Amino acid sequence: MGTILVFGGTGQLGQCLQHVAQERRLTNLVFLPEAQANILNVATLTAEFARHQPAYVINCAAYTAVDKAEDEVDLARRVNCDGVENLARLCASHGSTLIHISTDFVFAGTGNQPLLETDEAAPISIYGLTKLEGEQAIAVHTSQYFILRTSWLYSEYANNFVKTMLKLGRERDELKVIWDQAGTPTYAIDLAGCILTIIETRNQEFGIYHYSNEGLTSWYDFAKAIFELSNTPVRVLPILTVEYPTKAARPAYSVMDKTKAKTRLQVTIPHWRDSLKECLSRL
Ligand SMILES: NC(=O)C1=CN([C@@H]2O[C@H](COP(=O)(O)OP(=O)(O)OC[C@H]3O[C@@H](n4cnc5c(N)ncnc54)[C@H](OP(=O)(O)O)[C@@H]3O)[C@@H](O)[C@H]2O)C=CC1
Ligand SMILES: Cc1cn([C@H]2C[C@H](O)[C@@H](COP(=O)(O)OP(=O)(O)O[C@H]3O[C@@H](C)C(=O)[C@@H](O)[C@H]3O)O2)c(=O)[nH]c1=O
Repeated sequence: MGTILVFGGTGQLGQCLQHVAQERRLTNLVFLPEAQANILNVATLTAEFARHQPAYVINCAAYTAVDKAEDEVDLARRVNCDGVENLARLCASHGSTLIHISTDFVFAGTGNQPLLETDEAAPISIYGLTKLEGEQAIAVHTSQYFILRTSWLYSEYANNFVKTMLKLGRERDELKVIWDQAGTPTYAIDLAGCILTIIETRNQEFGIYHYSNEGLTSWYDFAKAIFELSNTPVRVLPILTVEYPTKAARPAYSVMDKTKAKTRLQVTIPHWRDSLKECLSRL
């Protein structure tokens, strides 16, 4: 199978990858220590590629602070686009397959039908824009890539909506959560499984894929499910996006069609509620 070099290993998805790799007894993943893992440092990257000659590179590194990105445009662009380009160039010159993660936030979210990989991307935030630029940089510099666009990622690791809700639910009697943004949560452990399946099955069907859990919901209904399944006695009130002003705009509808992933990547995808139950049982 060759060496699998992972960037962004200390983030949420990176930690899920470590977990699933251990479960599957995969020993050829290399999680670089932070000093060697900066995707902006071309000299270090070049040395690490030369040292490991990776068959696969998994990029979990990203600038993910959606609101902060509106003020830190340069940094967001450097990490989500320039850093990704560095990896794509090195993958091309070493014959490595790049598995990269992108987002539902590349879409404007103005439609009401599940989004296909071929649908027009038209980001409405700096985060979404820089992630789209990263996708485009990959396509320019290498042909051996999988880009997995995912959405509403959560897990027992790092910071995410589920952990925020559980914390707020313990501290407050009442919460207000947006109900007019529809999408699909994704358990990062399921996504990590999908990534490793691509490698284990030596899949060669390169390209862009949509991967989230099955079904669709709103942030409000997601929050309700989190509290119901964790027996947290907090009142949740549905509010409109306009009642919860944020620096960055979010797509109103970002449900993705996963037919391509299901037919070409040999993955079965759990319903978001089943995966949420699984995550809560581990928290
Ligand atoms: N979280 C979500 O809801 C969603 C995420 N995604 C995408 O999924 C992927 C994984 O996200 P997730 O694990 O949740 O994100 P996290 O923010 O948890 O992890 C990102 C990691 O990237 C690291 N990083 C930042 N800058 C650099 C750099 N220059 N070089 C190397 N590493 C760097 C961060 O380190 P540090 O913390 O030290 O800065 C962090 O460990 C990302 O591509 C993200 O865009 C897509 C849809 C939803
Ligand atoms: C905490 C909170 C959030 N919200 C809303 C705001 C927002 O619309 C939604 C989710 O808020 P968060 O800030 O947790 O999540 P956000 O940063 O918008 O999540 C996004 O992250 C990036 C990285 C992605 O790629 C996306 O797929 C998506 O997961 O919930 C409430 O309505 N009430 C609340 O109390």
